[in-house]
Amino acid sequence: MRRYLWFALLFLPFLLAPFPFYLTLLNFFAIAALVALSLYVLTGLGGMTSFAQAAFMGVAAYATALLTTRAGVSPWAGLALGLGLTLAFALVLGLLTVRLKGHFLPLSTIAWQVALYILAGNLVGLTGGHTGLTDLPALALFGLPLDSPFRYAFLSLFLLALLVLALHNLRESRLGRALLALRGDALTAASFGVDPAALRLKAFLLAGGIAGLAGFLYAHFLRFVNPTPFSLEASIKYLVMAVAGGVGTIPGVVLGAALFTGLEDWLKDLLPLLLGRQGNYETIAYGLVLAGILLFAPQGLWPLLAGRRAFGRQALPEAKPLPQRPPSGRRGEVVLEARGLRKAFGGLLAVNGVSFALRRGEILALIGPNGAGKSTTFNLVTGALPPDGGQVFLFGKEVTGLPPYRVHPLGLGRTFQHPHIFPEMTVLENAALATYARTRAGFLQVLFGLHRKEEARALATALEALRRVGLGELAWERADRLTAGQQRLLELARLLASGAEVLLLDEPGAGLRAGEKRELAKLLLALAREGYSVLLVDHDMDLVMGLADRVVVMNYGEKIAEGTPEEVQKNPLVRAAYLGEVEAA
Ligand SMILES: Nc1ncnc2c1ncn2[C@@H]1O[C@H](COP(=O)(O)OP(=O)(O)OP(=O)(O)O)[C@@H](O)[C@H]1O
Repeated sequence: MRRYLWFALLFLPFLLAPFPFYLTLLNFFAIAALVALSLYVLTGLGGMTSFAQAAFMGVAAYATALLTTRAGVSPWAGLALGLGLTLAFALVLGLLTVRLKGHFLPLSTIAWQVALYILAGNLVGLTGGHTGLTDLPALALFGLPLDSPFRYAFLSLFLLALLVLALHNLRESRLGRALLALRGDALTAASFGVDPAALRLKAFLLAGGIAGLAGFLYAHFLRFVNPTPFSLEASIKYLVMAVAGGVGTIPGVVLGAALFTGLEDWLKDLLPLLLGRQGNYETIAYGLVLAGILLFAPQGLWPLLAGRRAFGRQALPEAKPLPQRPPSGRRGEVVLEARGLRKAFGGLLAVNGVSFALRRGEILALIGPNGAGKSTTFNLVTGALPPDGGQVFLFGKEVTGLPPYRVHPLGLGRTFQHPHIFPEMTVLENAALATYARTRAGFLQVLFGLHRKEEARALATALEALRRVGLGELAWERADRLTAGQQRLLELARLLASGAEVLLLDEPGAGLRAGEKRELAKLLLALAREGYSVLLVDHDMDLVMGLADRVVVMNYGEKIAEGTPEEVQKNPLVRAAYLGEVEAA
């Protein structure tokens, strides 16, 4: 297992033993890498940006400094309190900010970062102001004081290697997939049971905790704290490291930390010599280096060096798929019911008083000309949009207005008009995302690698679903290598892996070739026979009329007809709606 090679970092202190200065730099590198890895969680996986990571470090650093110097307690108690305080601080900040959209999250982290920096400088009685707090005790492990850079490096590098391992576990887990999915498209993630705000908050807490650990290490390494290393400038430096190295990859982030720690030191000496005067010119140089890297390698250095990750075929551990809840209950009983649904966008009534019932084991088609309100109806039923009026019942339980992540686990799955596929994941991982609501492992379990059994079952479930739709051979491909038709099949596999019984398919036939459409029709008929219930929207009338048991026709937001394919085809209102469209075209 390549990832255990990271523990080889522990040889570095021996190699650098004759060079005390480089040993110090080695410790700075390990601590910077920890902070930068907190951004792998937040930005690389979760797609959020924080300019407050140095402030999180500062909270833990000051907590341990105060406790150990003023109250004389052990540094390990300082660590516990430091982490506790950092998490509490991250919780407050996270609760206030993770729901913010766009630039508001990074902006608000800047505000908090600046506020804490000012506090640290001004609460002189508590923090010692800009002079700081001195004489922190050295850490000791098993009675051995870590009082030299050489000894300290073993601890900081060990923690770095351990964190790298934990983050690999996170990436290869339901939570890693869910975070990546959230970054790409929150609605799809929510459609498979991911609560976006809750997961973002947890990622924010984890990132804060990692930065807090780094702050603790920093404080006891220097045995001195003052506000400077916990400034906005420092936060920006960590972000630059992570982004320049490749924030979406673990080795990239560590590489960025190594490069910039080395560069900082070198530039600090070189630039004043070159420019003939003293000053913090290295900050300007950072900006230039970052701009240069991003110009030539927008994903950061690591993906440029390592190439786009080619996924090899991996041997899957032998595992049973997750228990499939067989569609149970009486055929023909109502599983999904919409009553008088209404939705207006400004003055436009997109859906107006639409009612229908989907029965177990049937294929119900929702058709109508462009703009008739079909997709909006889908969104109302799945919880993607809250209705202005009307009700939705799933298996007899009212789900009106519930968000998608609460509707999905009750047994409803959907696909989208345009396939929502995550290109940075394999086909298998894309399908495995769908098992999110059927699996349980939390952050702690995942970080410590205690989720492997469940994870193997999730992957086995995903593989089985892929095989069922004919994509088994492509499981280890990057998902963006699939054709449009294969992406539709992947969406279908996701539904099967999710264990949903009620399947809502938005234009499943779009982009499929004739042969693929025949396969799709065969598959849907087989699923209906097994007791799955299918509601589908499609513009391909041959497909719809050949498949559907019943058809609901919408026009201008209203239901204008309902019946068997033969009945609706004969219906004069339906003919007028479609002919009207042809004439208008
Ligand atoms: N988020 C929105 N904001 C404003 N108007 C919207 C929104 N979503 C849909 N509409 C409008 O509501 C009407 C119904 O749209 P909808 O996408 O539900 O129709 P549709 O039957 O699915 O059409 P198509 O077959 O073209 O996909 C359209 O006039 C559309 O422009």
